[in-house]
Amino acid sequence: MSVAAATETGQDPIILRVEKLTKHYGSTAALRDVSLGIRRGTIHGLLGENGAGKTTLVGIISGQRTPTSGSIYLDGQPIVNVDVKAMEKAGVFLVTQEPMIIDHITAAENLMLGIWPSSGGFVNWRKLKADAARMLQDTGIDPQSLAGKLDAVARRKLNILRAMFSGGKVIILDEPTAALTVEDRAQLFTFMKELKAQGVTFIFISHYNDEILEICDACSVLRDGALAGGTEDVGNLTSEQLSELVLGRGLVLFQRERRTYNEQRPAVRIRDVRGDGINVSALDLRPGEIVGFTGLPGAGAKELARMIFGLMPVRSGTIALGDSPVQPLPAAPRDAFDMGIAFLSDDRRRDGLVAQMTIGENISLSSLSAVARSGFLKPEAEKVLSDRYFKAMGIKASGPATVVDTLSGGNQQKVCLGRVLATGPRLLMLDEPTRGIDIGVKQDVLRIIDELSLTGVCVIIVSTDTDEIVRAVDRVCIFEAGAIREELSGDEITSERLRQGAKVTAGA
Ligand SMILES: Nc1ncnc2c1ncn2[C@@H]1O[C@H](COP(=O)(O)OP(=O)(O)OP(=O)(O)O)[C@@H](O)[C@H]1O
Repeated sequence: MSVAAATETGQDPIILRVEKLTKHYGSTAALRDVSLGIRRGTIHGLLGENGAGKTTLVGIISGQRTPTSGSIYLDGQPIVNVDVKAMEKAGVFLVTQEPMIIDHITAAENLMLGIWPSSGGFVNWRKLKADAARMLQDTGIDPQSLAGKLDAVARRKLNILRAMFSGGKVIILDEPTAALTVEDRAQLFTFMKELKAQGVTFIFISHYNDEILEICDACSVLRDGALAGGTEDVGNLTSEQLSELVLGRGLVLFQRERRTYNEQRPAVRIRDVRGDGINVSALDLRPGEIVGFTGLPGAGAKELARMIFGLMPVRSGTIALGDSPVQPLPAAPRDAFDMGIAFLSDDRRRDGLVAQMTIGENISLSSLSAVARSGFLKPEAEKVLSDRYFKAMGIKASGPATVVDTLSGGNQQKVCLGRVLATGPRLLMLDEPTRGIDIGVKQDVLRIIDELSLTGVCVIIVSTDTDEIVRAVDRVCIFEAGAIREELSGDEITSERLRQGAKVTAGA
């Protein structure tokens, strides 16, 4: 039901209200006296820098975390004993970035998980199936297809639909567009707008200004755990104003001064890489060059990087770094690491952050040879290294001794990046280096990579974020069907060319 319709029927136009929500984790105040209202049938953006308190707020609203104090009202009614069950019963669902989908059952069965309508105590399967099929109508999802066969956007849609199927009135989406292509993202947004027209209310977390401007009606901004501002009319804002609202200051967007390297001898020579679906004859990088890899999922950008790091097997392929002799591509990450190749995966959980260890220990973990002598870790060396990257990455925590587990998602991503940079590589490969990182820190990260390249380190950035590629690289390889289909350099690298060349995700 829209706001106007709600008003006509005398319903409170505010569907969800939080009052004076506070959350302490030990001595950290993650949320401080936050009060806000979400209007019925709108898409409400929730913005803020890494560590501002967004996840904590939606964690409380969805009942996953317990507030230290404060109240939540749904349809004007206070929710007592806030927990996941109570919030879901009231109609509030959190859809996380990693869709909770069971691959070996059908799309329709996934929708029905946990909701068994009963007639006389028995599950009415026929009704359930008919309801699920009706719900999936016009979504492009075949109710009978195995969920494991669905693409990224269908999986996200399925998660949203499951929340609705379970009676969801307010659906919270935490960075739902991560890893989606431009087309997928457009499809998801159209879908959300359709559901909004049916009366569903969304809370939408994103670090991308263009997404907020495109999809949100209203927004609230958190800064250091407190409500820093917001608007009921996002349409009136420019991207610059939005950045200023989030950061509390203006934002200078980073732009690399692109260089051309024709004369120089390559510092990295990769030849004849053949492996599962990959066929790349030659790729050279000059000293200090930053090359972007992009393309649709499965087109080869990510796969080639993983093969160069020994994470995916190859049938053939060689690499030569500087004046070192030509060698087969590394068989395992350990070999790659010994050759001076570092890699940041797009998945920090797989990347092996050790949650119970400190930031400093995590940063120095991959650089043991730099901090250890004769098998012993030198605490001073570890401290110098971790202090340096803790500061350089602008990690929001009281110090390098903070345990990683207690950091916000974006700050954990910064620790991963710091750890890879601290290895002092000759070839640095970064897969989606700024995903999940706020717009301010994104500029810092791109600047750090730029500065590193000026010392001669070659960098490959695998990215679906056109904005990132346009502003950070010297040259970009567009992948298709496992091969480099097109290369752009200098002024050829524009968002339009990239979108034509490969339908990739746009960032802010
Ligand atoms: N389990 C925890 N223990 C201690 N501190 C925590 C815990 N979870 C979050 N925090 C702290 O609470 C603050 C808010 O974190 P939160 O995850 O809500 O931020 P966020 O806005 O979602 O950030 P991001 O954009 O990086 O995901 C941060 O300072 C974080 O370090």
